[in-house]
Parts: sequence; structure tokens; C-alpha cells
Amino acid sequence: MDDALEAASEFFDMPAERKAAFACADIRSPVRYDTSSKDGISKARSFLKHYANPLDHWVDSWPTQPATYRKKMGTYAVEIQRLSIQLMGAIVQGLGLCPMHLQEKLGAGLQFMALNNYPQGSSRAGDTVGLAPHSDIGFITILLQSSPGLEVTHHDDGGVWTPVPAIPGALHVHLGDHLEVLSNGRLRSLLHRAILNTDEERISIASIHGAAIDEKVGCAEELVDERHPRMYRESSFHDFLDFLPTNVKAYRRFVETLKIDSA
Ligand SMILES: O=C(O)CCC(=O)C(=O)O
Ligand SMILES: [Fe+2]
Repeated sequence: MDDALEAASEFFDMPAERKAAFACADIRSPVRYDTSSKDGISKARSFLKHYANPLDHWVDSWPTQPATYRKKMGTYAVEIQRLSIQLMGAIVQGLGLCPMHLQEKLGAGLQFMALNNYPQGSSRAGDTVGLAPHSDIGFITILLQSSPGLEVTHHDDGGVWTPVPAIPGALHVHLGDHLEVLSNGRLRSLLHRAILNTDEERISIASIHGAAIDEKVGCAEELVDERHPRMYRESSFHDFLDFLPTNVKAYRRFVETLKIDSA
């Protein structure tokens, strides 16, 4: 975990032109660096996003500088992917589904990593939010943060934000839109955001785990019955990417757009 944060930090410390080599307007690009977001809120954040599972398929597109990047981030990615499968096994079992449900699909599934770099914030400039509220696609997100900044809200809390402490050696795990769909609404995806620290810059590494890029995710049949009608249409990660550019002005969780109108 320390090595992963160090690799991320060394990447962001590189001169702007080196990092700009990974800039790409196409959100489907396997590697993408940017210094701004389209939402008009997450202005201070810069990020590097890339796929990671299976590692040997993607690692050749990763940065070669800093020299240890591929080794350090690759080791972290493989361990986190393994952890995601263990956690998903427990979650699936907790839903009363067969523990083997999804195991194969997850092994060949999506691992999408977002390395985020937030500068030190200045409350005087009113610069407090580093990343606007959103939920993640995928089943679960495993997040590592160098210092506090992640905040979460319960759906019924009316916009009360709770900071997630940065405990050394701890990972934060939250649920994504596709787990809400899979569980037919028994679980809900988590709205979260990042705020800027006034005393230090911050790095977070979010690893999103889901079904393969083109695989449609729907409600588990075992969780659909007369008392629990199917609540969501099926969708893939690709469908999510198609939706993203349309979700700029008035943000909606992707999963909201999948709801089947029960009327
Ligand atoms: O920086 C953080 O703590 C949050 C990052 C995040 O939510 C994301 O990359 O999806
Ligand atoms: Fe997120």
C-alpha cells in the first residue's frame, strides 16, 4: 500500500509535459490523465485512470516513468483484485446467493483504477470540494487515501457529510451502482465526495471492481419474486461510459437511470 501511494506520488510529481503524454479526450482510452473534470466542481483534482485486470493485458499501456511505477502499482493492483474477490464472495453469500455466483465473472472482470491528486485547498478562495458527489459504477470500490478527505453521506441524511478517517494500513470499501442492481435494490450504492485539505495535498487510489467491460449486469434472478419485482434494467460498464458525458449539468447516479418504472 505504501509502495502504491509512493508510485502515485512520484507520478504526480513529474513535470507536466511528461504527464500530459497520457492525456486523451476519449474516455474509452485504456490510460487517461487529466487536470480537470467536466462537472465544473472538481476543478482542483488531477487524475490518472487505467485498467488493471488482467494485469498482463493492460500493464504495457501504463506509464514507464517513474521507473518503478509498473512494478509497484502492478503488485498493489493484483493484491487488491484478489481482495475484491474475497469481499464479493462474502457479499454475495450475505445476499443469500450461491457463494460461487459471479466468482468466474469477477476473475475475468473489470478492475478500473483512478489515482487522484488533490492540491492543498484554500478555504479563503472557497476552494473546498476536490471531487463532486457521485457513486461509482461496478460492484465495489476499494480505496486507499494518503490523508483524510473522503466523505460519505447516507441517502436519507439530506446532504450531511461524514468524513472517513484515514487510518494507516486501512482500506475503505464501498458499494457501487452495479451491486445495487445485482441485489435488486437490497443494497444501495454509496454517494461520496472528496474535500481538499487545507494543510496538505492528498492522494487517493480508487480501485473499482465489476463485471467485464461489455458484460450486462442485471438483478440476480434469486432476488426477484412477486414481493420483490425487478427494479432495474440491465447495463454494462460500456453503457455507463456512454451515459457519463450526458451526466454533467444535473448529476444523477447512473443506477437511477436504470430504474424500471413500477407505475
Ligand atoms: O479521493 C477520494 O477519496 C475519492 C475518489 C473517488 O471517489 C473516485 O475516484 O471515484
Ligand atoms: Fe468515487
